Amino acid sequence: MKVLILNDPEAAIERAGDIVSGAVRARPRTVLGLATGGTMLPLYDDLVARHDAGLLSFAGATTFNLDEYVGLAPDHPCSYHRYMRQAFFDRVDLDRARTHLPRGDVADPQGEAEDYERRITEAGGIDLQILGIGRNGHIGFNEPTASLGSRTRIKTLTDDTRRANQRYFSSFEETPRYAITIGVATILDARATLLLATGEAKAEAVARMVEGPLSAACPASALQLHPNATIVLDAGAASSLTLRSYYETVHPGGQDSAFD
Ligand SMILES: O=P(O)(O)OC[C@H]1O[C@](O)(CO)[C@@H](O)[C@@H]1O
Repeated sequence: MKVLILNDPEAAIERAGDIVSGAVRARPRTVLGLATGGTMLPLYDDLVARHDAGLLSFAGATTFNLDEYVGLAPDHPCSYHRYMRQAFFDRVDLDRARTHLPRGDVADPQGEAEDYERRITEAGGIDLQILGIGRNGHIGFNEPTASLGSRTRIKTLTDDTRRANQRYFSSFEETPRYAITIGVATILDARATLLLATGEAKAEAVARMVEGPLSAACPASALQLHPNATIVLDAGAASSLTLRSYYETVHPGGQDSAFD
């Protein structure tokens, strides 16, 4: 696991943007795994800026998002379909036929989940999976207790996650209880993973992911098993790491400069 610590959120986002751009340039037909949430918005802005400056093209790329709320149609204002269109898809040269999210409004969400997993496999698997982390250690919507061997399926959201996401809905009651999410094992199948976390509110979850025991109590800790996992943090998100000075010595300035 590479732990790259940057001074502030802006520097962390730029570093994450460098990593995504590097992957897309190295393989124009890359398959990207995409995430939603507040942390990702400035990363999408960064990628759009590189695209607008003529430095980056997504024309050959295929994308798969991590998750979608069960019950929300793609045009629902709080759906992740809508989020992705506004934050990224409508702003870059992606071929929309190659952008994928699970449909939350289907009659058979479990069937949709299984089909989504199949579509990822048919596309050749994910080259770079971008991730955020929930305050309770979730990745995608793999909440604590998610099996580390899990595949795309329906998950019940914890009240903590629903409270965190309530800001997008009119009330807690209206915040969905279920989501379709790709599984922990699906995430581990990606050839590389990049997790971005900013702000002190994520510090405890980050410490459990990087330094805690491998445990379904913190699904993000499964990334310890991944042979090519990069964690990009700002100082706030890194503030509970016991070995912080070690990571800063190995990767000064958040540069990927040494072996670890
Ligand atoms: O960036 P945020 O809004 O804190 O969300 C963190 C994580 O939680 C989710 O929004 C799901 O609750 C993920 O998509 C995201 O990676």
